Amino acid sequence: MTTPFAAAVTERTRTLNTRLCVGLDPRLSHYRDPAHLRRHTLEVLEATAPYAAAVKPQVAFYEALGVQGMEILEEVCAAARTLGLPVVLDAKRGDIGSTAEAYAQAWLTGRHAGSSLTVNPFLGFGALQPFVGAAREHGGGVFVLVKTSNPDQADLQGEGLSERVAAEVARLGAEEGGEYASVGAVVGATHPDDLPRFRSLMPRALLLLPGLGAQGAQARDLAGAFHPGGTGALVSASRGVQYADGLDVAAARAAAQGFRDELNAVMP
Ligand SMILES: O=C(O)c1cc(=O)[nH]c(=O)n1[C@@H]1O[C@H](COP(=O)(O)O)[C@@H](O)[C@H]1O
Repeated sequence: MTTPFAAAVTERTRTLNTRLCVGLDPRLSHYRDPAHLRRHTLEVLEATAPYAAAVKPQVAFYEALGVQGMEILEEVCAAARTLGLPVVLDAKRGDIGSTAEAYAQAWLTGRHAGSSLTVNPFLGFGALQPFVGAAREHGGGVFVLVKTSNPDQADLQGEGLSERVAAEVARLGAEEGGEYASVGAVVGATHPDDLPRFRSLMPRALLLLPGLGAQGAQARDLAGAFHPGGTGALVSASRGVQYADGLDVAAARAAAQGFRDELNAVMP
């Protein structure tokens, strides 16, 4: 069995000294055709891999291309694994338990065993179980949405709801051994003041922090998400890397290197 997802991320963070997660969210409008999109996305992946602790394709951008997009997604995931990069599949799934089982089978087993998946807890904590079970069984991970990066998250996630979800993530993590549990949490990098609180509420969860770059979050504000030694969180940027300067792959590489260095400069 290969190294479980959370351990693989942490090992890569320590070995390469990076906690950057490169998001690969290719937009067809930026390209001549899907073949051009495919080539550029794979080139960005290869160019930025040395600076990345993980890679995060957002599934919607591939689904939007139909069958061909799903083939490109498979190729991106396979290339990431060949490069030794843990894969975060960002699909934000969540459904009644029996359907959640099918989603978990699709994204956390078989060729995606060892990957992690973003999951939506809105249907209830019982509905998370199929994802958690599949992640544990197949060496994968889940990132439960605790407090998302968008400004309108407060419409539903305020009033202590994020804290209730965080408590469930901590409870699930406490059921497992190992340094970091297979159950992690999404907390937007756009909420830097909340990071120390969520860090201590979920001590053994890997945190996924989207919002660096295009959404305005700054690496220098994110130290509170990490444990001493600089482990425990992945900070994610998609447009800010892939489209750092149009389709210039060298610029994408430089952006990844820059984000990695900015994060390393503030590690506790
Ligand atoms: O789960 C996510 O990755 C996610 C959660 C969240 O709270 N906010 C958020 O932006 N994301 C994803 O992170 C990526 C952010 O993209 P950029 O804003 O281009 O860096 C997108 O794929 C979003 O779907």
